Amino acid sequence: MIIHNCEQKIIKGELQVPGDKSISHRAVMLGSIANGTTVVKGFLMGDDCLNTIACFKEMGIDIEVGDDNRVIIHGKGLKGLKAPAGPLYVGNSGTTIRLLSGILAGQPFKVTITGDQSIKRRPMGRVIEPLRLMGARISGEGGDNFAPLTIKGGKLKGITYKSPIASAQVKSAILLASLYADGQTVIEEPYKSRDHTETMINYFGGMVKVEGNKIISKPVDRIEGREIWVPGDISSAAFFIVAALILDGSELIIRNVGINPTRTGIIEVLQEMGGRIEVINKRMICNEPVADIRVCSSPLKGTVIGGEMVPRMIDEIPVLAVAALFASGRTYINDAHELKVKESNRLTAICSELRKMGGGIREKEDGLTIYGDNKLKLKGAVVDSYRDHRIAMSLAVAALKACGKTEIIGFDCVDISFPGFYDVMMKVLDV
Ligand SMILES: O=C(O)C1=C[C@@H](OP(=O)(O)O)[C@@H](O)[C@H](O)C1
Ligand SMILES: C=C(OP(=O)(O)O)C(=O)O
Repeated sequence: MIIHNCEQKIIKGELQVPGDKSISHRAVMLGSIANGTTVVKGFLMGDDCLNTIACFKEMGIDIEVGDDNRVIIHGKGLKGLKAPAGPLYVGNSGTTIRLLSGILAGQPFKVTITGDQSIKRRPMGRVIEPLRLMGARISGEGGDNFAPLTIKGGKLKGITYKSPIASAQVKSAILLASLYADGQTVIEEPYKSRDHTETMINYFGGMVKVEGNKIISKPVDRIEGREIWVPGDISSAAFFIVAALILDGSELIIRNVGINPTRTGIIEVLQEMGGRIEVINKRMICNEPVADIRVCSSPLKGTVIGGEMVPRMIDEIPVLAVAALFASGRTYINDAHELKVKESNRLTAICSELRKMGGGIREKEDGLTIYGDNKLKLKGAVVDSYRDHRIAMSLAVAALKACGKTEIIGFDCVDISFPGFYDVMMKVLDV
């Protein structure tokens, strides 16, 4: 993709972002193992979620995909999946492979799961270990840490597991397996990660209780299919929130965005940096909080983030780095090692590409240091997305503040989480 820029751009108007990726994946997974029909509205038709649908179709679930972002899943109950004819393919989706591993751990058949080159580099030992403790037989490549994974599920027992990382994918794999276990399962995480699995299991009639960073799941005989409305993804909204903040004179409303507190770190941090962001029309839909977000361009100042804030904005850190380039003073992003094992090494990727555009940013062992400058003028450059959707869209936001031509290599990877990103951006750009 090429963005030409010669004068200051402004963002104006209203938009909606596509459905939440985490909630869309979970709706397909829980809908498939629930009894009865689950109707999902506002489903994210991104490549990752479509791969989740394909995996469940391979296991005999009838799933109808409409052209209005509606998906209908004809669930077959906890014991209704059948062995697929061949390996399951998750594409680029870490959420699919890790959460699906939890469900497969409880199935009485053997199955192999694999994905693209990026998936084969991402650590899987983090789900293999607890699922083995529950009784599943799982093996993987490279000392049982990498895909393809082969899982022979069966009878599981509940465990008490202290997770070394605040990862919703690890927690969710265990929670999904716990639906098949004898006895209760207790998971403790160092910091709270997104809790959509807990919320949705309960919404489907399961029994999950949350006490601080501890989650207690009791086995159930069945869960029931339901109607689910998926809110807009705050991780997708983040690109437009940052663009509106850094483009002088901008004013934007983003409608119907999920504002689950385990996901709103990006809003809190940008507000703390001086961003004028208002969260309005708050309401609850299908047990998830939803709101409209109003953003006005604002002078920003540098900040420090780390600890419990990191899992609450894990996928927004690359675009936060773009915002921080235009803030006065330095920004330090600490405790963000996890970014090294996403679709790309996001610390290296965002750092090297923003530097090509003239940004003052350095990678450090556990994060980033950004040397903000409120008078910064980036310059257009040829930059690489690393085929990572979050990197591609963060660079597109930076390109709106660059002078000259920016070419982003491999931009089509945005389809993983935000099909139509370019058109939405063009709709609100007032040039
Ligand atoms: O559970 C989920 O839906 C996700 C959890 C996060 O990953 P980790 O659990 O690896 O932190 C996040 O980065 C990913 O985009 C989606
Ligand atoms: C890390 C991400 O997703 P996943 O882990 O599902 O590949 C993401 O969407 O930024």
